[in-house]
Amino acid sequence: MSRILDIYQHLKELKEETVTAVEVGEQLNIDRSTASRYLNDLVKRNKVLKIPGKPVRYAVKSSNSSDSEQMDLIGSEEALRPILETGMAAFSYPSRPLPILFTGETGTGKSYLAEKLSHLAIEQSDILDDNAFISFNCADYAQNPELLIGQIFGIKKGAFTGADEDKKGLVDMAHKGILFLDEIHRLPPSGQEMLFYLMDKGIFHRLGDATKERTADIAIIGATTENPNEVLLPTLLRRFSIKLNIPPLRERTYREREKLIDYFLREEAAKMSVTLSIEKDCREAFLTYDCPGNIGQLKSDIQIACAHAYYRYLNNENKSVVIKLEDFLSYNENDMENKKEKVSLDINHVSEGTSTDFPNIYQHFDSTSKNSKESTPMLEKVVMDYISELNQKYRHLQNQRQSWNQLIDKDLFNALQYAGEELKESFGFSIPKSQLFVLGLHLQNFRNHLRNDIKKVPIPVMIHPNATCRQAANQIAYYLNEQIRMKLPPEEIELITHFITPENYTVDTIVNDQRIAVLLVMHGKSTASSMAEVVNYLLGNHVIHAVDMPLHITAEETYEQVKTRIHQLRTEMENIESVLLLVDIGSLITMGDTIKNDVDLPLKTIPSVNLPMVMEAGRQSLVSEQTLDGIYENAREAMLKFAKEEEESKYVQKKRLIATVCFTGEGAAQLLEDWIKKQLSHSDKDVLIRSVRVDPSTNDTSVLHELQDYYEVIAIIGTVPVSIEGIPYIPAWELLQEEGVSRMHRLLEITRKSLATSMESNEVEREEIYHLIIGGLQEIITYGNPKSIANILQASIPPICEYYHWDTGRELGMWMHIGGLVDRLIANRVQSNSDKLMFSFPVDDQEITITDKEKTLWEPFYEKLEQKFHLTVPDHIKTELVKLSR
Ligand SMILES: Nc1ncnc2c1ncn2[C@@H]1O[C@H](COP(=O)(O)OP(=O)(O)OP(=O)(O)O)[C@@H](O)[C@H]1O
Repeated sequence: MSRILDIYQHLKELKEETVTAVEVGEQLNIDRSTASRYLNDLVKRNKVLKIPGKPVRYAVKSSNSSDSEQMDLIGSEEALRPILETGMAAFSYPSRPLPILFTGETGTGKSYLAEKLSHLAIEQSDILDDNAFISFNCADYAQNPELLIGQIFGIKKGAFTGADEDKKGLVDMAHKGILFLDEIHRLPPSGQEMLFYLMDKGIFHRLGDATKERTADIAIIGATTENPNEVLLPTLLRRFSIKLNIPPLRERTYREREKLIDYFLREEAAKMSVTLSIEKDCREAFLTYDCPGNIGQLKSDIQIACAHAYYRYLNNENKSVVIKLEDFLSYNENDMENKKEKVSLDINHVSEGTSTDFPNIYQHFDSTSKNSKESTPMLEKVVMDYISELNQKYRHLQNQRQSWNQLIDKDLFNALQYAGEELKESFGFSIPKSQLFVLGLHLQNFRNHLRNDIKKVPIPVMIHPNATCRQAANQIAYYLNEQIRMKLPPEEIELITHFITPENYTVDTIVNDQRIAVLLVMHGKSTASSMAEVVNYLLGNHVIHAVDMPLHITAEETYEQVKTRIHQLRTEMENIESVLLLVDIGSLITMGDTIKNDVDLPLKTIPSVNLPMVMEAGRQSLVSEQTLDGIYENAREAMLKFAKEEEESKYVQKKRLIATVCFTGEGAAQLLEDWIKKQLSHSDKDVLIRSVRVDPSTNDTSVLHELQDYYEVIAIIGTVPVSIEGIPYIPAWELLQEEGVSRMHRLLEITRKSLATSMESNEVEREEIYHLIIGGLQEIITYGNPKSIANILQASIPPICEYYHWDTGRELGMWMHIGGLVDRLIANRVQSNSDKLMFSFPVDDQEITITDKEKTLWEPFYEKLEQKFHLTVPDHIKTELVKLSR
């Protein structure tokens, strides 16, 4: 163990008693010079007093919590030092602490560091209140974003069904203190906007209360395991002036890992109140094993090993608690399986005893009921903390059968597995093994609680908002009763609902005999994956694969992701022969042409997807004799049929509208209205801009709500912050920056109905197509002159378009496709002196007959191309173009 900590601990135990280096050496069985060296180290660190004399004597300095905060923070002298220093600097910033964002892998200690840092800062600050550190994990409410925002900002009575009273938020409670938001990326965009507004202005609104402005003066610390550039709004990210990355365990020094191990062992020893030792090979194993869950996993692995060793000790197998290699379950599990007889660890020793801190909700309610009654929000928090603690600590053990056999009764685990299989079979949703494992841990706690005949303390009833989850929980309860006569009371059933999250309903079996991979690519953070989830669920098979295109991702990045995904699918699904891309709008429509050569598989794209089309494509892809062309046609038909039905039912699409707001509705709002109008492109000609007055004293937004009845309000832009659920607000000043403008354009792009429908054919003049195409070609063309190519297209395409009856969207797509193709032909001509051509054009072996009429239509076009660019258009490309055109 770490000698210096040993000595410090020893001196603390002696309290005010003084000792010499020789005495310390004797008491702790270390040599005198080492003792003296470490004592002097502690003096330098201001933790121990040196009393001059002969011999020199030492005593611990009177306890100072900031010292102990730092002593508990292993690494504060090494890897964490610069992080801690920058963090402290953020807190000493004049007038208001700077917001801090911690990033890092799971278990690296972000929450721990946030807490330690906050306590240090509170101690040294005159501004921050002594007890005002509030830590909140946004993941606990991730299933219900509304409730999540409500927890943070407070809820006005009536904000949603079930909100029976006004409720303070954490922001109110953390006034003059620090609010730590763990897993901050779980906040939905509207919540992120509310947060950055609070960080900017110190102003916030409770959920459902747009009128009353409240103030809070708080320091914000956020943490996320994700890449913040991908999951946080740029506006929020920018407000975190200090961004600190916590290094993973594998990047920490050996010495630091050693200190962590010693520290955790010491903590466990203190809990057991016995002498604890560890065998050398086991210690070595802890020092060297792969530990992907970082410090969090190291700690829980050590706790579990200690629990095993303690159990042996209780059974008198050992005189003291000695941790052996076999107690370390995550290590070399296979070898151990054969070596040792299974230790049947009764969970009672783990959960109800005092030996470890295995989370146990019943203990909590037993002890609180004896004292005082907790408020409902507190109880909710306890339940959520409990679930998330079980998840974090033990989820990684899910693959180690040995571990769960020792933590969960066999009959219970078997019954749960049976319930899982039945649920999948009869209801079509599968609960992942990790969920079952964590649920098993909880039910084991429940069972022990009954076994121990402890007076029953009811747990609070918290209704889960998702009906499917509740149905699943009821089914599980039914199977448990049926299989092992385990009867769960109603509040227990409600509780276990919270262990099952809706994301877990994905059907996760990949269909292996599918020959056509169907890939859905759409704008939006999870539009494609949500639609795929619904279709896969309805079809009962994982046939649609999704790639999401969040707002911050560029088209090129998406292309790369799609390519990678197709390669992955080829390895996962050995029978794949072709790919059908289903896309929504914009650049995704021509993506197939761009990536076709790289994926080396026949590929077709259908744009402007809707649900019936995705359903049909998924269904058809399961038909073994179906071809790519067949599925393409059928899916298109399904889409058109749907569109026709929509038309027939006189469905009126609401017009898009951007509201500009200011105090008077005539000043800034009017200016913004004019400016935005000028920014609108051809494809956004349908968008209306309306300036609206929002009186800041009443914050009356009723006009905006009324507008929503008649228009699809896609954004509110202005000088008075307005929070209306579901509509993004862009502060006017943000439009002065590139990011704000691009946000507005992305909002316009994603709300466009589709290239085809937003521009009805007679709305776009030929002249406009020409300009649009020049703009588009400039983006993709590298070798030719976009204008020259567009000139040839303009002269030759109209009769071709008329012959094939292309609508405007299709025509634009073809212009772009041919433009790109010509550019690649030019590139090959430029390179024709070298042995290798830059682009190859795969030959599609499906033969077609080109009619004479088609020949006469296309030949003038080829002639012009060949003359202008001195190239030859190969025959197979001519065939390909005719195929595409039909
Ligand atoms: N520097 C440290 N010194 C001592 N203990 C630490 C240190 N860092 C982390 N720990 C311990 O490791 C455990 C995991 O740390 P923590 O929960 O802070 O990680 P995290 O990065 O927030 O993980 P996640 O992202 O999964 O929430 C904590 O319970 C804490 O006890």
